[in-house]
Order: sequence, then C-alpha cells, then structure tokens
Amino acid sequence: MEVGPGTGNLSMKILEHAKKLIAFEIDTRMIAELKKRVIGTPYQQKLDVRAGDVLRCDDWPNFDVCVANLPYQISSPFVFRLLLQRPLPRYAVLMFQKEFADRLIAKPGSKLYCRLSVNVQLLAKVEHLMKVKRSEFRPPPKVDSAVVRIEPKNPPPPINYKEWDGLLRIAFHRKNKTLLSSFKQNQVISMLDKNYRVVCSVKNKPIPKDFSIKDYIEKVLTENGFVTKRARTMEIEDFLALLLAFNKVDIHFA
Ligand SMILES: C[S@@+](CC[C@H](N)C(=O)[O-])C[C@H]1O[C@@H](n2cnc3c(N)ncnc32)[C@H](O)[C@@H]1O
Repeated sequence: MEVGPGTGNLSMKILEHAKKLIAFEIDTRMIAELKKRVIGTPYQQKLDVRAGDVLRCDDWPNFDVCVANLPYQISSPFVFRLLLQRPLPRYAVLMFQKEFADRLIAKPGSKLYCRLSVNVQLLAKVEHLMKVKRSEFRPPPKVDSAVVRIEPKNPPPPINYKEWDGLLRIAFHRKNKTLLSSFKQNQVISMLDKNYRVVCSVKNKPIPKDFSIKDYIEKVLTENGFVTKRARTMEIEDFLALLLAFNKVDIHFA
C-alpha cells in the first residue's frame, strides 16, 4: 500500500516489485496521472487506486508492506493508524520530516525523547534508514526528510493502550521534572481521585474518610522507586512497571 501516489516515481518503483499495490490518494489529478502511467502496461492489473483520505477510510485492506512518501501533516495519525491495523503488516518504510523521524527513534536521555518515541517503540521496532536532504527535491522543500522502517511487534504487547497513554501524558507533560512533581499537579490529582473512586465503587471497596489520593500516589511512587525518576530518562520497561504498580492498587488513567 502506498499513500499518495502523486506524480512521483514511488508508485512506479513499487509496481515493479510488488504483487499488488493499493494506493490511497486524495487528489483526483494525481489519481488520473498515475492511472495514465500504467494504462496498457503489465502494471495496470497490479494497481488498485483508492480515491479519498486514507485516514478517513475505516477499513484498510489487508496488506503486508506499507511504503509511503507521506504528506508530513498526517505523520502522527498515520503511524498510529498503521500500528492499529489488524492483521499487523510485516513492516512499513515511510518518509517523514527529519525532526519527526528523530523523535520516533529517540532513546531515553536524548533531548528528543518524548511520548511519541515511547508510544511507537512500545508497539514497534523503529529503525532509521537514510537522511534525505531538501536539496534532493525539485523544487526543494523547507525541511529535510528521513526514511524510517517501522516493524510492528507481533503479537503486540498485551496492554490497555488508553491506560498506557494516560500515564505517559502525565509523565511527559514536563519530562524533565521528577515523577513526584508531575503527579502532584492539581489536575492530575483530581482526575486520578475521580477514577479511583469509580473503581472502588464498582469493586465495592470502602474508602477511608481521611483518604488522600495525593498521599496514596506518593506511597506508590516511593515504594516502587519512582519518586525521583524523570520521564526523559525512563525506559519503556520502567513505564510498564509504573503502570502495573498503579493499576495494582486501583489507580487508573483512563
Ligand atoms: C508528499 S506527496 C507524495 C507523492 C508521491 N507519493 C511521490 O512519492 O512523489 C503526498 C501525496 O499524498 C496525497 N495526500 C495528502 N493527504 C492525503 C490523505 N489524507 N490521504 C491520501 N492521500 C493524501 C497528496 O495529494 C500527495 O499526492
């Protein structure tokens, strides 16, 4: 599958090697151009062009490899849509704006390490393949690009993704602060208090009169060695351990 065949040569190159290419394209002129290129050639049978917004298409067809020269504004939703695809594709080779690619592959301790890095690396192995300088294009765009290989982990980790992302949002809100300070924000406290009370009422678990979610959270962080940890240096395994520690005592993020 390719997103946006456009007038570039990417689709033609894929058609040389692929058994079949399903290409999504939003621009009708691009669709006409691509169809014109294959008409009467052996590639015509291999090509299936789907008109419309790839992100609005609810049922992507099954595919094993995805190759796309993406419009950069849809990079993030496209990657997550790809990682939610079932059955999982074997891998994707995608071109992104360089800064976005750098965040995808960033490791703990790097300035660029962020929620995006952790979320994608939880679900996939991400590898930088090559830089593509702006001067390689005519006319040159304003930004450099990079090609990245994304190989989804199969099977995917058994995790409640909403819970996971809820935890990361708090931890990365200020990624240089300690977790203790991130979890002491009023908004965070009131959200976690609300969630805790819902869980307790569902479980018929009594809540002591002098209960303080703030103290409860601090206790979990302390007992599990997370009080002074900072999101920017935490490994995926650390976040998984933290989520487990919170969930064990009925603190939930979604
Ligand atoms: C960066 S160009 C790549 C063109 C071509 N693949 C190439 O390599 O030369 C991105 C293409 O994606 C198309 N496009 C933009 N947003 C899209 C969307 N949401 N769904 C499908 N195609 C889209 C644009 O019309 C454009 O043709």
